[in-house]
Amino acid sequence: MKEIWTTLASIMGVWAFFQSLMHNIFPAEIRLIFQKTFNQFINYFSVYCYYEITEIDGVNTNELYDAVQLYLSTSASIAGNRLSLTRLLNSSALTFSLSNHDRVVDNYKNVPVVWEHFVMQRQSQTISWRPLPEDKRVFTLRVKKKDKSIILDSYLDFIMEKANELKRKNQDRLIYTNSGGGVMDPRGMIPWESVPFKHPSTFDTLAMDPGKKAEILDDLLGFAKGESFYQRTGRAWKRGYLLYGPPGTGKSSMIAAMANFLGYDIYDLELTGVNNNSELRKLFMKTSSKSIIVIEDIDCSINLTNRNDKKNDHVNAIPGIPNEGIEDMGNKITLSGLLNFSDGLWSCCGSERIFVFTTNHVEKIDPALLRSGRMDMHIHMSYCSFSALKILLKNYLGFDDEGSLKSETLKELEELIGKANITPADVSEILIKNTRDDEKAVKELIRELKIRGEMIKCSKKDDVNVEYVEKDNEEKYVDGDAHEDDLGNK
Ligand SMILES: Nc1ncnc2c1ncn2[C@@H]1O[C@H](COP(=O)(O)OP(=O)(O)OP(=O)(O)O)[C@@H](O)[C@H]1O
Ligand SMILES: [Mg+2]
Repeated sequence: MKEIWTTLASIMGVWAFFQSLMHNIFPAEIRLIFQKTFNQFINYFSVYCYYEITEIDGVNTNELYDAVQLYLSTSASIAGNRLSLTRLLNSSALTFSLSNHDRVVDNYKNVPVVWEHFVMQRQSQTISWRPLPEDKRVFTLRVKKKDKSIILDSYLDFIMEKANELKRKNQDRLIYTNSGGGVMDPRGMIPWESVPFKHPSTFDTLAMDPGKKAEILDDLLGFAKGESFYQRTGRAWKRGYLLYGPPGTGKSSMIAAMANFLGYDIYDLELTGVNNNSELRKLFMKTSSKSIIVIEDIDCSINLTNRNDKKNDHVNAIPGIPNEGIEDMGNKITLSGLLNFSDGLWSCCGSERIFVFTTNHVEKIDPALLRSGRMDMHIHMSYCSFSALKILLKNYLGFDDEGSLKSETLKELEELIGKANITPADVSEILIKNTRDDEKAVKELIRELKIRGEMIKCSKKDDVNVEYVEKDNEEKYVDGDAHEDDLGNK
């Protein structure tokens, strides 16, 4: 052991002597050439090549550095006991980053790569219009020479893409509205005003038939990942959903769940605040990609009548609101104006956009808006089913599928809920009032379901009587089906 130390000490001594000799004999330029040649010699025989990604490239912030930092911050294999924590603007999530000399090993398409982070004191402040940070931060990427092409061709693009995705996920959603009159921006007036969107609704908390839910999730995923499909087929990268159903069945909650699932912002378009088609165009042009454009209660928002179809206007008119005529089209917002953006040429300004229209009265909507291809999916938000009820019981009372309720109680609930026409909102109200007493909550719910069931039974009987009397009077029976809900679904 002693000999090893002695040898090591003498090697270091020789090295120090050699260095001081170099310093004294050779000028700095020659030393630099020596150094470079030495490095080239080592690099020539090394199986690795190295890439440096500096935080500041000249005076500009290097986007790639930020992307690498964010991408690596999600890696579980970070070895190091000093991590820097960061919180992005508008974000509620914390991310960590690598400290000096921390190393991360990543694997891309079976190619191992090593990232190392260096933080150095900046030697001298270069003269620049903006002060540079004191530290110089650099990521070094080490990769085998034979894998160089894979890494340069796609790995860095992959990191950029992942980082953008993460940024969107970490960042709180924004909800924009046009009803505030807009905000002033250095580039001009922006017709949208935004606030952070913190709606907690997710597809897990949404009470609806699991099969239907899975179908919607699948559709959304297919859309979000379908860039190449839309490009290949020559279709605009957009999708339309029509949500219809009685009040309190979760239409708005579904929109929030969609936004949270995809990480998109929401543009809540208040049509009554838009004066004409050109104003509508300006609004659409100022929406960003990766967003959901929502028009709630489209049947009440405005009297949207069929395009140039004045003869048919009365068919789709909403009672009490005068029809708009062709002569008004120049200064009013029309159905064709709206369709131009959700479906026509203008729908392609921006990409990856979802249109969601909601209504309580699907039968009042102009068929032009419903025809296939316009709204890709018609989603019926129905009264609370048994499977939806189980989700609400889990959300509010923490009941899981098995064991939390007696099988007789479950059976009773299943029987009653089918006959009660109760909305998830009403069920939630009952459960939320009794969250501290599960037993009472279930009892209250059963009581309410029984009352509603009885009421429906009575109204059915009344209808049969009306039908009987009307037939007796030889009057034409029109539509006496009392259990038809407000959407005309039997
Ligand atoms: N399907 C559902 N799943 C979970 N919660 C629901 C559901 N439907 C309604 N709720 C509860 O009821 C409240 C009202 O629901 P929401 O606003 O989504 O209904 P809506 O269909 O948009 O009603 P409206 O037609 O009046 O706009 C929500 O805050 C939520 O707590
Ligand atoms: Mg709503």
